[in-house]
Amino acid sequence: MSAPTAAVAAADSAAASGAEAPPVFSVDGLWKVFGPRADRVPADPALASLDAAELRARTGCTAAVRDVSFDVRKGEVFVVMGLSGSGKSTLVRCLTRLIEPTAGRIVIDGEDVRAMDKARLRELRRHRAAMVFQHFGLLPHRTVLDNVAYGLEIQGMGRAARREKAAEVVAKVGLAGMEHRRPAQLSGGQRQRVGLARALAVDPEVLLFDEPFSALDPLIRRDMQDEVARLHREEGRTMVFITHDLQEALRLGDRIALMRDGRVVQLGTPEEIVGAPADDYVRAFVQDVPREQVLTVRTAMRPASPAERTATGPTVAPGTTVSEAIETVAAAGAPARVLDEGECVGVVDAETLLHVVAGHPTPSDAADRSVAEPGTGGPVDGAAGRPADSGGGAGASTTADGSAVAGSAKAGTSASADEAGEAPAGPAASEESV
Ligand SMILES: Nc1ncnc2c1ncn2[C@@H]1O[C@H](COP(=O)(O)OP(=O)(O)OP(=O)(O)O)[C@@H](O)[C@H]1O
Repeated sequence: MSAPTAAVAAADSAAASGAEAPPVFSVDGLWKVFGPRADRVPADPALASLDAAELRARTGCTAAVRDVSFDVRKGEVFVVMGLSGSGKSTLVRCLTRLIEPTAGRIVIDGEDVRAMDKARLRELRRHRAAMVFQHFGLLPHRTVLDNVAYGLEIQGMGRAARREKAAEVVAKVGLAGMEHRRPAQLSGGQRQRVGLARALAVDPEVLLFDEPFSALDPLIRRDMQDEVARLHREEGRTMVFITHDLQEALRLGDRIALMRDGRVVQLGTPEEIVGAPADDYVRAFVQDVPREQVLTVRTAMRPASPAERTATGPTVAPGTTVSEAIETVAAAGAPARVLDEGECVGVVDAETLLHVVAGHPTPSDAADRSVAEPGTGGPVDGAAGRPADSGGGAGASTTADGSAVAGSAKAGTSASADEAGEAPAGPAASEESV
C-alpha cells in the first residue's frame, strides 16, 4: 500500500499477462456438504450426482458447494455471483476455513489451507486474506480511528504506529475529518467505508468481500463500487467479491464465477458471460444486460482486408466497448480499424456493431461455435468442463443439474461469529469463528 506506483505496475502487468499471472488462491474439487455424515456425499458418485431435493431426501444433507474448481489470479477482482442460496458465502468462507470444507483442495500461494493448524489459520485471516462483511460489525464505543486500528492492535502493533497507519487508511477511503466519530454518528455508507478501511489496514494480500454493499441504497452503493474499483486500480490488490447483483458483478469483476445450486455454471470475463452464455440459465440471467456496454470490439470486429490494414481513418483499441465504438464510427462516418499495439487486428463498421446490439451472431461467435462441444448449449469445453475462452485455469462445471435453487433454508448459514451482533468483523471475528 505504501508504494502505489509499484502496485499499479504489478496490477497492470497482472492484467496484461492474463492467464500467466500466478494464482493467489487455487481451488480444486471443493465440496461443502451440511448434514449428517457429510463426507460420504462427495466420496460416493451415486450420492454426489443427486440433485438438491433428492440428496436431502436420501441423506438429510445439503451440498452448498459441489465440486468447484477455479484459480484467483494475482491482482484480479474475482466475483462470485449467484442467486440467494446458490452457495456464494459458503464457498468464500471455505477459502479461509471460516467454514470447514468437506472435500477438495485449497491452496494459497502454494500453501495447503486445509493442512494449516490453528495458528497458521489465524495468521492467514489476520494478514493474508481479510474479510469485509455486509454487517460491518464495528465496535460501537470506539472511534472510527480505533475501529480501523483494531486489526493492527490484534496483530500486536504499538499504539502510535497503528494510529498513524489507521489515519492513513481512513483518509484513503475518504473519511478524513471523521476519525473521532463513533459508528452511530456515521451513515451506512460511511460505516461500510470504516469496515473497508479496517480490512485494508492490515494490508492483506487478498480482500474477501461478502455482499458488502447490499444493505446500502443505490447511490451510496454505486459510490462504494467506485471506491473499490479505485482502490483496485491504484493498488492492484487481489479481491474476491460476492454479490447477487449482476450489474455489480459486471462493473467490478475481471472474471465472474456464476453459481447455481452449489456449482459454478460459468466462469469467465463479463464479456464472455454476456456474449457467450454457457447455458440457458446463464442466458436468462444476462438477457437484460445492455450488450453494447459490456461487449468490446473484440467481439464485434471482422477481419480487415489488405487495403484496410494500411488505411488511415478512425481507430479503436481492442478493449473499446461496442457503445463507444458506435460513437467513433458514427462521428467519422467510416469504419474503424481495431489497433492492438499498433497492429490492425480487425475492423468494426456500422453493420458489425449493430449485429452485437441486436444480439445477432458475430464473427467471433462463429469462431466460438467451431470449438464448442455439440449439445452443451454454449462454448464449454466438454473435456475439461471449462468455458472455451475463459482464459484457462478456471474450472467451470458443466450445466447445473436443473433442480430448483435451494435458497430458502438459510438458517445459521455461516454458523460463524463473524457477523453476529456486535462481534467485530474482520481479523478478530475470523478468529472467533473457528
Ligand atoms: N449451516 C448450514 N446448515 C445447513 N445448510 C446450510 C448452512 N449454511 C448454508 N446452508 C445451505 O447451503 C446453501 C448455500 O448457502 P449460502 O449461504 O452459501 O448461499 P448464498 O449464495 O451465499 O446465499 P445468499 O445470497 O442468500 O447469502 C443454501 O441452500 C443454504 O440453505
